[in-house]
Amino acid sequence: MAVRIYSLAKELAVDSKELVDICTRAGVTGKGSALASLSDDEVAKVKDFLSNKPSGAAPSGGGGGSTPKAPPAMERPSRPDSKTGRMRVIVPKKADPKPPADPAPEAPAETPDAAVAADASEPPATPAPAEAPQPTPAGEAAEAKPTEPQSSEAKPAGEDAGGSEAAESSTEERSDLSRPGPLAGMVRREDYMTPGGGSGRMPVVGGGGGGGGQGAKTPRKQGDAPKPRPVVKLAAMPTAAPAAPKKTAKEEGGPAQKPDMKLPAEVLTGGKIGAKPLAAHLKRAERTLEAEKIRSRTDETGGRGRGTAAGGAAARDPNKPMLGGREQRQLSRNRSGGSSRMPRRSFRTRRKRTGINTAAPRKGRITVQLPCTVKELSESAGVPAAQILRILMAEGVMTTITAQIDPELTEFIAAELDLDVDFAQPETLEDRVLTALEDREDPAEDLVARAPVITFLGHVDHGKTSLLDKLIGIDVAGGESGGITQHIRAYQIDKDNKPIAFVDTPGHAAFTEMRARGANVTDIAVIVVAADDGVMPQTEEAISHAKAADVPIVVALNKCDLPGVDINRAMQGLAANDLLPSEWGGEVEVIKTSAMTGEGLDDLLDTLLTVAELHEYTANPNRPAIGACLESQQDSDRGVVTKVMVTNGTLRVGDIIVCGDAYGRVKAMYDPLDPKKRLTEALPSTPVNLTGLDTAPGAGERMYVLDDISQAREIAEARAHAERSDFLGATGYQQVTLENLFDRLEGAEEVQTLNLIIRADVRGSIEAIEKELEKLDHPEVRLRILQKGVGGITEGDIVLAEASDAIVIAFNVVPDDKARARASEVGVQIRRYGVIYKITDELRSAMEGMLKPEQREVELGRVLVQLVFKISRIGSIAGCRVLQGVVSRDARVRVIRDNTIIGDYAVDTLRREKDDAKEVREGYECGIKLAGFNDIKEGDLFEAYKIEEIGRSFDD
Ligand SMILES: Nc1nc2c(ncn2[C@@H]2O[C@H](COP(=O)(O)OP(=O)(O)OP(=O)(O)O)[C@@H](O)[C@H]2O)c(=O)[nH]1
Repeated sequence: MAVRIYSLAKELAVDSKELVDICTRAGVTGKGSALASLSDDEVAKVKDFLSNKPSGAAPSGGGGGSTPKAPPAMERPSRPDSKTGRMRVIVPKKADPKPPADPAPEAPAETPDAAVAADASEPPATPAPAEAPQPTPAGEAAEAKPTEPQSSEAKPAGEDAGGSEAAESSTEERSDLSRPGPLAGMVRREDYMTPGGGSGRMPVVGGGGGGGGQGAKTPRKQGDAPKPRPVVKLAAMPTAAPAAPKKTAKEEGGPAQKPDMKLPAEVLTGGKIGAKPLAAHLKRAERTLEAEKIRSRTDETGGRGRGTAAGGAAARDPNKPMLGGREQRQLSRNRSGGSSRMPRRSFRTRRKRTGINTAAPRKGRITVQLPCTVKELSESAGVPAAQILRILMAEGVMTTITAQIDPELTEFIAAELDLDVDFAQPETLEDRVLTALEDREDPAEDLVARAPVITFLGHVDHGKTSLLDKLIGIDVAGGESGGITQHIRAYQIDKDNKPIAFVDTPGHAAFTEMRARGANVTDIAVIVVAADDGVMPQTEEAISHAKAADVPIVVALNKCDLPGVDINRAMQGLAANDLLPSEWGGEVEVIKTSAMTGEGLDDLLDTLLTVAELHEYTANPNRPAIGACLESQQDSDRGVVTKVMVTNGTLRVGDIIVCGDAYGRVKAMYDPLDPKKRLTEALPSTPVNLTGLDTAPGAGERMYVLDDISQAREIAEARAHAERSDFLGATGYQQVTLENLFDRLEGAEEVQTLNLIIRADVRGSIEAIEKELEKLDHPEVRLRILQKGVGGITEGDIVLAEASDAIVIAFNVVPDDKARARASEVGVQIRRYGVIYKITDELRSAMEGMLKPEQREVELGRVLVQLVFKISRIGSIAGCRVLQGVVSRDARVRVIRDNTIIGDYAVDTLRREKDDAKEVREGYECGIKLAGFNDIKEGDLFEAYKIEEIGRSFDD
């Protein structure tokens, strides 16, 4: 029976990486990874080799020292990190390294870790196929080695092996990561932490990737013979080892990054309806600065004292720059010691009346809590509230002492009072409750093993859904609209009594966001690559997501059943994306699969389970659940159905939950694989469809179980309120002010707006549609989403659409009867779709139709005036001959006399002999009367042309 090297290593109590090495030395070739299987014969061969091996040749972790080394004992120290619940800690205990008194010349003394690290950067023992490219990362790593030695390398071996604390410390722990082989993956959580204590990256399975990065940079001592040892064959880890020498982005092949986000031009110009024009802010800031400058100039000339004669004179100085009313008022106030409309005397009188000012002394910098009232500001600033009210009055703002003032106005008042202001946001209930839940530490004794969550990612149509269908024995792919996965799916299955949770993500580019979320709940990412297509743009994107999520990567090279597929090309694509296949001596398990024939599926499952076993994922079922919403939709029978992945704790029916801006009690839970199967509880890593939330939360929202329904309601409502404010701000629902009215009037001619109301089955679809619609950006036509929501179209939508000339987009939903009737009555268009790209295609055409057509002049011909007939009450008729081309009834003519254009007129009548003619061709005579021009002379030349309107597209 085939045995994995990793298992045999356990049995023989040796490091699995060493065993890989031993296999090579024992003549069992092609086993480059701890995940490789050994046949019975091969096992026997390896065991023979081990038993016959002289003691001096004992495996030594790459050090190859002459001292035989005890097999590393397994230590099971602390329990996994309860916060993440991700790791069960198993650390290969280091054999006490004795300082080699006389190191063998071919294996100079170096720290075991250094040796391992050096190994990791060496070329693989198993040569890559002839046509395969030289594995770039390894090559690069080898080149980079001598440049930036690590501090630990600088130490003499003896010192390092002296068993000092330092030798056991971070350097070694980090080096563990570079140690290839699955056991290297069993490191403490601290191993993944940066020195600063920040959360580090998850290790690559086997530690090959990131470790490779580190190891690759570890300098090898002069004279070190490169060891023909295969490197680990598991997923690449993002380079995050704390002490790793810094690489440039280029060396790293570019870090996985979110797409570059730039401020759109409309934000800067304020062109986007609803967006607060940044330009307006800038303008205002400029004006304030200008006013400040002038004020300080005035202060210099007139002294700091306000209301001095000099100041007053300065205010009337015609040489001073002209200011707007507001700034001018500010200035005059400053100079006259108060509002220009309020005589100084009145202050004195009032002061007398109020007696001693009991207000606190003025401060230079104040902090106010938001939202802030006039009274609160006066208390913080230590000025009478009346003074603030006067400032506001001078600006035309009539308000009361208890009225709330927005931050902008607060800043303005503070500036008027010569104060700097800081805003403090009050701690919200959400901050208090949910942060506490997130930060809660799980006691080590409560942690138990949980199913790994495996996400399928990859380019559209590469077979993610088909593979998953085959793995779990259902057919989802067949029923997909347009053949494209539009929703995230999650299932849990048992393989040999071991539970595995799967997440299938849509592959279409529009679902980038959802995919990112899919990767966020993921323990292991399976990148599905169709062998016939190879690595495509969305494959690269998926790889970035998986790397950004710091999860081990396994590649399923799918559609291998197709004839003539070029496996090598696909492998090259993977290697180019830092996923060097294990077959080529790399770290990534690439399993050749076919969702059609089922080829490789067992192998894929085995590999996934082995990877999961290596990581020992744990969670605490004895705590209130935390999870993530993968998807939610409005179901006509069951209300809001939310697909949730429980990431920690246990979720039970009756639990009070909050998820995004939704809250409620879990009414029922269903198995996603069998929507009729009710569940009473869901353990960690279990996906469930639950009902009971009041509204559909957004995909990717975190879900928490709370004790108190009123807290849940408060948090959800606060979030909904904030979201609504953002939405209103972003969609043009703003009060008409003079400023924005002018903006609108100015832009009215150039920019046309297509208003939309979007209704979809799930929130994720709305997000995806919005994302796609963002691409339909044109300076002359814009889309404005007036309303969006989950569920069927209601009468309210139609009323809004009617009032705003909007089109209603229905994605996988239908209008109710009232809405249908109203829509046909008032002529509102409801466009129904099942596939997102069809929405964008149609809207694009509609928007292109709204673009002003391009006008193009087409030359028709030239006509010579031979005779002019003047007819009373009709005017002049030119008797002409068409010299070239044609002249037509709908043409315009330019009248040319003495080589000068003297006018441009439309043809009024065109006659051929006595009949009206549509057009007269070259060589023929005709009579032409021009509209509005009678001063025609013999010898005039008419240049006939017409204007053609040509429809434009976004690509023009
Ligand atoms: N020959 C062959 N065809 C396959 C294989 N796997 C999937 N297909 C076909 O490829 C097409 C796309 O498969 P899907 O499973 O929908 O691909 P997907 O990656 O889930 O695509 P999205 O849902 O759009 O993300 C379907 O027509 C499948 O029948 C395979 O292994 N071999």
